[in-house]
Amino acid sequence: MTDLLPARARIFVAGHRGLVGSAVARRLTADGHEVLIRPRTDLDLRDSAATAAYLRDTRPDAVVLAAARVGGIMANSTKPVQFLEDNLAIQLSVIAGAHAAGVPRLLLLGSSCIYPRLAEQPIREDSLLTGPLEPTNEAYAVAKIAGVVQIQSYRRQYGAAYISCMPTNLYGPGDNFDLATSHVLPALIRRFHEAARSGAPTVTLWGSGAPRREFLHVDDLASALALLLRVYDQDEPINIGCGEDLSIRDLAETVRDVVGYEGSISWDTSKPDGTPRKLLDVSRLNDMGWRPAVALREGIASVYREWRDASEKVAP
Ligand SMILES: NC(=O)C1=CN([C@@H]2O[C@H](COP(=O)(O)OP(=O)(O)OC[C@H]3O[C@@H](n4cnc5c(N)ncnc54)[C@H](OP(=O)(O)O)[C@@H]3O)[C@@H](O)[C@H]2O)C=CC1
Ligand SMILES: C[C@H]1O[C@H](OP(=O)(O)OP(=O)(O)OC[C@H]2O[C@@H](n3cnc4c(=O)[nH]c(N)nc43)[C@H](O)[C@@H]2O)[C@@H](O)[C@@H](O)C1=O
Repeated sequence: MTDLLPARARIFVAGHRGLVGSAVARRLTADGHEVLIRPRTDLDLRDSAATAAYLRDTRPDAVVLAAARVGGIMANSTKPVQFLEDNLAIQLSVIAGAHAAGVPRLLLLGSSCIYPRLAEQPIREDSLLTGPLEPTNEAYAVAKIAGVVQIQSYRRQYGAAYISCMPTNLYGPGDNFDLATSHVLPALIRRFHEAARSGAPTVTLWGSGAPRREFLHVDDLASALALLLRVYDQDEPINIGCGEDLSIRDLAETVRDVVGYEGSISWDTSKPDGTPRKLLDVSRLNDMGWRPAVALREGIASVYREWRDASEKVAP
């Protein structure tokens, strides 16, 4: 496999403070690359002129586009305008700015939610645009699909070595634990921890617990992205996942056990379930020799310990 990245590359990680961006920055630094970062307060990536100027001035060897408006099922359901417009603006600004600055390599983070709601499982990359989307995150998914098509258009029209990947649901250090906007795994950790501390007899979770989700630790994602940056150069997006899923109910039991909460669980079915299942087919990535390393229960325990210790330092 040819190496599409210099041994010691200068790589702009857009979204470096986030769950994915911080893990990618850690991994690329460990691999000997120079990671360029720009705080959002200094550079709002929706501002195409400022973004183009930054990329022109720095001209990195590669860009990892991990900046986005991201949130769980309720955030996506209640703010579709922002999820559509912010993500379109960031993608238009960064991808066009990178090409105008002559940046040779760019990797766009997509998401498994771009696939049809009832796609055949496990979901292959070629099922994209073959059926209706999941309504709870349709706006976000359309923005992500636009990003994929933008990448494919730069490849076709200019021969740009730009690529896109589709990760499954992610978790890890630096995740979002705000209950209104977070994804399910950090929300469960926080709900069970706070219930254990307060002695609450019951924890109420959203939906029925029946949907199934696949979870990949963000350090495993970062190892996959480091590989793809070096060797992947095809039009089609590439899935990144661990190849196994579980029900939200089983996930809740696992998190309850890790946290040590002894109360009961109730389900608020007035809240949406979202797509019934979205297990990714990761055979193309596996054929490149990549495998995840972090087992789910151990990953959850490690994230819980780190979040608990950090949050108790702030407010014991
Ligand atoms: N989390 C998940 O389960 C999954 C995530 N992904 C994808 O991975 C990528 C990163 O997600 P994740 O790390 O979880 O998200 P986070 O919310 O943790 O991080 C997003 C980052 O983007 C930055 N950002 C947002 N808007 C702007 C802006 N206008 N200008 C500059 N920076 C901005 C944020 O900056 P600040 O911190 O300053 O607000 C933050 O650092 C996204 O493309 C997402 O779709 C894909 C599949 C699953
Ligand atoms: C990552 C990917 O996937 C996201 O979609 P999602 O996987 O459906 O998002 P989620 O993690 O928020 O929910 C997963 C399941 O879990 C249930 N659930 C129970 N109790 C809580 C709870 O307390 N919080 C949350 N968030 N969910 C809960 C919830 O009802 C649902 O059935 C996209 O938004 C989009 O961000 C995207 O790209």
